[in-house]
Amino acid sequence: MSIYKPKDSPVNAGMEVVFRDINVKKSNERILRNVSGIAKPGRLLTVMGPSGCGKTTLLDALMGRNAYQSGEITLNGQPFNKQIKRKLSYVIKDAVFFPNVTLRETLRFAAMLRLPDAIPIKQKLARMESIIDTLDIRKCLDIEMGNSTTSGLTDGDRMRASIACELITNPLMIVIDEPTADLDAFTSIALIKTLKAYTQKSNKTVIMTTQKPSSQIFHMLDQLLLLSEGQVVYFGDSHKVMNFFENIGLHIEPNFNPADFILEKLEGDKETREKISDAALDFRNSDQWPEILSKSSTNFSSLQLNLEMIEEARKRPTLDRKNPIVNIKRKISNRGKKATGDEEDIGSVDMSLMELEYPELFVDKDKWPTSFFTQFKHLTVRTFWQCKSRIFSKMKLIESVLLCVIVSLVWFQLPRIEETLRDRMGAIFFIVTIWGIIPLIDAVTSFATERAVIDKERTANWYRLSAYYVAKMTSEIPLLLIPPIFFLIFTYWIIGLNNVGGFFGMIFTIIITAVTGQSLGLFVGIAFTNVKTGVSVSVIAMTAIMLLGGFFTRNLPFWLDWVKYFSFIHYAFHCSLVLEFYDGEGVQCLQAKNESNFMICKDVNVTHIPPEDILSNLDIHLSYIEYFLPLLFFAALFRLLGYFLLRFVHYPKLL
Ligand SMILES: Nc1ncnc2c1ncn2[C@@H]1O[C@H](COP(=O)(O)OP(=O)(O)OP(=O)(O)O)[C@@H](O)[C@H]1O
Repeated sequence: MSIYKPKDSPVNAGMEVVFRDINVKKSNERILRNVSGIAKPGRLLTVMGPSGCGKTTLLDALMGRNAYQSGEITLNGQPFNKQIKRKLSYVIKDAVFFPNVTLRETLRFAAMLRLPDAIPIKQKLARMESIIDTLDIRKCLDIEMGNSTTSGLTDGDRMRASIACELITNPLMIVIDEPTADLDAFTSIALIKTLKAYTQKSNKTVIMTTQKPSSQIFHMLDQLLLLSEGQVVYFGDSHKVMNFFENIGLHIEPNFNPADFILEKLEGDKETREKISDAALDFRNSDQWPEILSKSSTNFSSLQLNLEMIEEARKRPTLDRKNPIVNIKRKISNRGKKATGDEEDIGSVDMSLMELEYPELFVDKDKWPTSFFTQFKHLTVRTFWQCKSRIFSKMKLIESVLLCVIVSLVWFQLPRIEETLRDRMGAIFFIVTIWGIIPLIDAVTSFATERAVIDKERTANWYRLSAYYVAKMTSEIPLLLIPPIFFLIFTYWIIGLNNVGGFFGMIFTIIITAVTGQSLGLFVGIAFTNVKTGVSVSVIAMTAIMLLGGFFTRNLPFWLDWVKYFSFIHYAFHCSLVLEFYDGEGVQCLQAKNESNFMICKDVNVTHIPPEDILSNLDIHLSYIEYFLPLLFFAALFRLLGYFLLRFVHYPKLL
């Protein structure tokens, strides 16, 4: 269990991040070349440069989302490991959220899931409130998140919400990719002011990227890392960057935005670019280039052995792991033996000091901040709210009503006679198919929005995939079933289908059909990251499943006949036929008895076709349960396949 250290945590003492000679290659192209820099606590480091210069690639490398071929990244002198990376926060360029959930619910969800179970709910909410004030988003707490197609928060407030979800965890370092990309000038300035104030007040390490800041924003920046074509042009105080350009004869005109001037030069003619590139090389060799960035190995001086620190640590409450002080003493006493190579390495001494200084990093080695149950509980609530507005939207209501009207008009009060046997089958097939298709398409399209959000959250270790998946089923399925039930309550009686028993059986069958359709849709949605491809695949799959369902073709060629067993509609349709014809009022024989398709009707004394004759005529030889079980099997199979795809194929990687 984690020990929560609020405001006075030593983590607030700040983290110095040094990245040295980072090289990144993608598709054999060198994207970053020997990029170096330092992010210091309490100072905002801005990575600036033209589009495509490698800003996002650098952030991805720092956050472990992208491999770098060579170079070194350290945190207070220690190499990054997965455990540390989990304590860092990354706000990606696209602020993706569930659009129909309010900001308050979104933040509450983040607080409940991202802060450890050891923290009482009251404290979690207090932390959320303090972040709301820090980012000044109280006025929009009850507005839905929205997205590019649904109205809701403004882009600026959505970016603030994105940052808020990260700050809630009190991260060691926060990295933000283009926070002002889609914002107007006024909102951008307000956001950067907020970020700067937060950085200074909390003494955090904050790195952000920007492409073309306004003049006002440029003058607000602290540290600047200027990139061009994957190389560092300048690193240092932002207000000194103009000296760099002036020294090589590139003078800015009065009242010109320095950022515009810099970008114009970086994207200028070949001669100017070469001049800048040569000057950048000289700059690296000058005394303005920080010494620490020139060293090729871990800088042990950044964590000096500090006996005072050990003394102070002795006074702190014992951590619930092996006593680190004893460890350190032992390691310090062994330090001299390092030369002989028979004892622990110096790095581990420094790591132990880090354990003292930043116990939060080491105490809780568990990957997840909260238990499965906490995750399941909050995910269920969120999915319910998200799904509720999707399934019960005005459009969906109109869709259901129109479907009822169309079905009623086409199949109104079908007489139970042999002449309308085919129409009766058609009505049943339509009902079964439509409630297989609607949830299928809905699942494929809605998962596209969901994927972006869950990928973001899974990468940042908000919750276990299993908790998400089970919660999705628990909260979505009951909602999903309301429209078909509502539809059937009307249409079953309007069409004049069998009887009360058949009605309840049909409801149950349609429920499982809808769940199976949704499971297949979810599986396709997970398998195909492009929603258009997913929809095309579903249309093809559904066409095949429908054609093999048993209504359109009952005499398939022998080499194709077996394929029908893979159609879940085949089972749903046959279940429904059993319910319709197995009992209840019989079907009246044709008036023109000689023309009847049923031998028994040719007998003058027989007025109704016996159920077994109808079922055998329809090629139905199994019981309801024998058709139902494969339907259930398909529902479970597609669900499981979807889970395994998400777990082992489409999983966000943290290097
Ligand atoms: N997977 C990839 N394969 C090959 N090249 C890539 C890949 N991903 C990115 N690139 C290239 O790497 C370069 C740097 O991309 P990156 O997104 O880091 O730039 P950026 O400075 O963040 O750009 P922007 O400001 O437009 O987002 C670009 O030229 C881009 O085309």
